[in-house]
Amino acid sequence: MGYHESEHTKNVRDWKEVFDFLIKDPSFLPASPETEDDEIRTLSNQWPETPPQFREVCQTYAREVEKLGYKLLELISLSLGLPSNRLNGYFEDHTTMMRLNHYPPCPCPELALGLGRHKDAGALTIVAQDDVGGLQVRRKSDDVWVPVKPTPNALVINVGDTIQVWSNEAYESMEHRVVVNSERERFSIPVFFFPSHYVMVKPLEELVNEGNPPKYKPYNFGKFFVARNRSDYKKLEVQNIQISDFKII
Ligand SMILES: O=C(O)CCC(=O)C(=O)O
Ligand SMILES: [Fe+2]
Repeated sequence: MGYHESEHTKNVRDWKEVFDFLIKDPSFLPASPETEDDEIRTLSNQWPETPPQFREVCQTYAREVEKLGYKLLELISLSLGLPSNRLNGYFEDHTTMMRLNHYPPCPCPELALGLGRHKDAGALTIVAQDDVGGLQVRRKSDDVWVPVKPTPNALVINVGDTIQVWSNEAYESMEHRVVVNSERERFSIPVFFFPSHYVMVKPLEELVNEGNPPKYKPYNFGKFFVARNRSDYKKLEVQNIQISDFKII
């Protein structure tokens, strides 16, 4: 956790630098994506000493967004006809993380992406963006990249892969990316809601029946998350791990 500037998405280096911190410090994730490997890694935050208020400001904002996230999870549960607290248990040892993104101006914006196309692996992502613009969502009907226009004082809410699976596709996780420009730097602040690493993600039992059979096999959230992050760094011409790998045809 902390500052870094070499994140890759699908093997391509992103035109950005980031500062990451966990809401729960420490948090726990599998040490490797290998199923036979039971080792758990402890993650902890590395805060800079300056500016002095930085840590406090970040943590205060994160706490408020966290409350909003649980409210949204409750509303999603209700919308699926389930008790409002149905999803809460999956977040007892959550690995929820906040990120400060800085996308510097890019001399050749047509040759780079601030963040390559991807889906968020977690449950929800709540994003604050400035007025520069650059976030785009892929429209399913025609595969066109549609800009998510910055709206003052509004947050962008992304449904992630985990909610797609829990809801047995009543909700869908959207592919998105960030383009850069040569004029202005851009800042954004996503908070990623990640369940506890040991959660087995699968369509919720109350939502499946003979007429609506489960569309996914269960998978371990932590292993999935670590595999997704690892594969982004591999110099391979392959798609990184996706929930479609667990799809029941
Ligand atoms: O910068 C943004 O607006 C979105 C960031 C994002 O999608 C991510 O970090 O997963
Ligand atoms: Fe994202």
